[in-house]
Amino acid sequence: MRRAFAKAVQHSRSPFRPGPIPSGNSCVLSRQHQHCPAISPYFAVRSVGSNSAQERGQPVFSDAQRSTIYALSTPPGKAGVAVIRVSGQNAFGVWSRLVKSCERVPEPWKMERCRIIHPKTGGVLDDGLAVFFKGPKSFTTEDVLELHIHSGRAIISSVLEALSQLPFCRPAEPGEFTRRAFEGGRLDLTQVEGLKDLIDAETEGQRRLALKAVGGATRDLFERLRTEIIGCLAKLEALIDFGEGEDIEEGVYEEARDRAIELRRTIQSYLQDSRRGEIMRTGLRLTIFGPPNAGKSSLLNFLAQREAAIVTPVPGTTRDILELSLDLGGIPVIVSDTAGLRMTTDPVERIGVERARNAIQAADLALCVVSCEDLDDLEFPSSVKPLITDETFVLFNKSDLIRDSDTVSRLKGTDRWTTSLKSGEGTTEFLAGFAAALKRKYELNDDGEANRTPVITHARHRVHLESAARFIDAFLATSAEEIVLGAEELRYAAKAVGKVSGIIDVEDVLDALFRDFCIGK
Ligand SMILES: Nc1nc2c(ncn2[C@@H]2O[C@H](COP(=O)(O)OP(=O)(O)OP(=O)(O)O)[C@@H](O)[C@H]2O)c(=O)[nH]1
Ligand SMILES: [Mg+2]
Repeated sequence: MRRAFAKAVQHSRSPFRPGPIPSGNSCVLSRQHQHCPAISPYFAVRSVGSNSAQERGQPVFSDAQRSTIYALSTPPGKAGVAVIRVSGQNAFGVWSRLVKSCERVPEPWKMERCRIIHPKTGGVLDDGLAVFFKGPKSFTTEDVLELHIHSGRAIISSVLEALSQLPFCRPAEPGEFTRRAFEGGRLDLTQVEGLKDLIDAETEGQRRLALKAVGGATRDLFERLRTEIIGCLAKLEALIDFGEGEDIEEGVYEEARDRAIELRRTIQSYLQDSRRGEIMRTGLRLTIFGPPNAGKSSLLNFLAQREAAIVTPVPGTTRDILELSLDLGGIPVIVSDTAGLRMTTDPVERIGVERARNAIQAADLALCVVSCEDLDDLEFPSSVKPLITDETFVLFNKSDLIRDSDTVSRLKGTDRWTTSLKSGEGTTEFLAGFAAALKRKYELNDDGEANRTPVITHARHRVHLESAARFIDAFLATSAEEIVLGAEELRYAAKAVGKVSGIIDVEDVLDALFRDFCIGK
């Protein structure tokens, strides 16, 4: 029993366990077989008949051994085309078993008309297209096969079922294609993040920002920074090894120090960005708050241009937080409508008020809506007064209830507007002024794009940059006599920056990052 268990463990751990080869043309299991003729499309022999390992009484292979992965890369459902992607050293094995075209071997990177056939029955599953990408010139750097078939539930499942019949294949894990691209050196972590952001982009600004990362702009910037830190470190290392005045000219230590001071300033300028990059990527979190019945939910509906929130004349209508993602003048904004702030004995409303207070704390921006009626000699009601800071935007609503136009104009000011959401008066002015204020605050242009491309687009980048800044500070705090210690601090600083692009020590972030990807990407 124990021996059997040990054997099973050994079996599942070793992806290259020498042993029986699963099918006529798919010898993937042993290292010594990696370059056997059947693996390479250019020496391949088409398989004949049934080759299932199970059928031939051979062992079923572990996932590690079935290293060629497949998945549907397009959304499931009815559409013109669906793409099933296959990647791994046996992608050609898949081609030879499933693709029937005029060619005996595929011409790499050329799309071919073909019939997709079932490897066991030989039955035709679909009439489609196939393209074979010879590694390393492929997305994953491995051999990749794409089957372009008609998108329909039955067709897709029949092709996936056919793939599951091949003993050397297994379904891909979420994000596994992109992970292989990273591991193969095709993409660094910033490009992986960019790719996900590009797929998720909903505004033009987000699309352009993500595209820059995919193109390698973020990677290049962090790499330049890392190289510069290593440059300083190299000077210190030279001094440690040879000593100033002997083989090394004078002033090298000071040079390294001055350069480190400059780098520290550069990092600081990246960090002091009002989180523009992160906000552009994920959306600005805006919380609408104010006393009950002020018109907060009416404002949300006006911004969304639909009846998203319940609006009634009853104070305390909104109890919970209602969140909507909107595009305000090209800026992605996540707007939260909240319960009106007041003292209440109603336990449900009390929870709502508590949540509203938390939402104000968590927001990037807060917009206070107050009814003109509730102002006491132009003073804010006591329920909201303590929450209003210089950063708070204010909308004085229900201007239609105030007869005196002088009072209305006295309420207006920087980041303060008056509206009647009922009559529509002042709403155009408010929208234009509010969008302009956001753009001013986050240095965005008219398309909602950053005037200066933000360096940091992910919280992860910020964490590593802050860490690098601390190590450089620690180096600057050392004296020339403590040069060995100082060099160590710079080594850590370079390492911290390297973690952004994944040059070193990234295992801990990999799982978290690729988990966010869908299967097939
Ligand atoms: N006269 C007038 N009434 C308005 C205006 N805006 C909204 N109202 C009305 O005021 C009432 C309350 O509006 P809501 O949008 O529900 O207010 P709220 O701030 O969300 O209220 P709570 O959810 O209870 O905190 C409704 O009857 C609206 O039709 C306005 O500009 N003028
Ligand atoms: Mg409401």
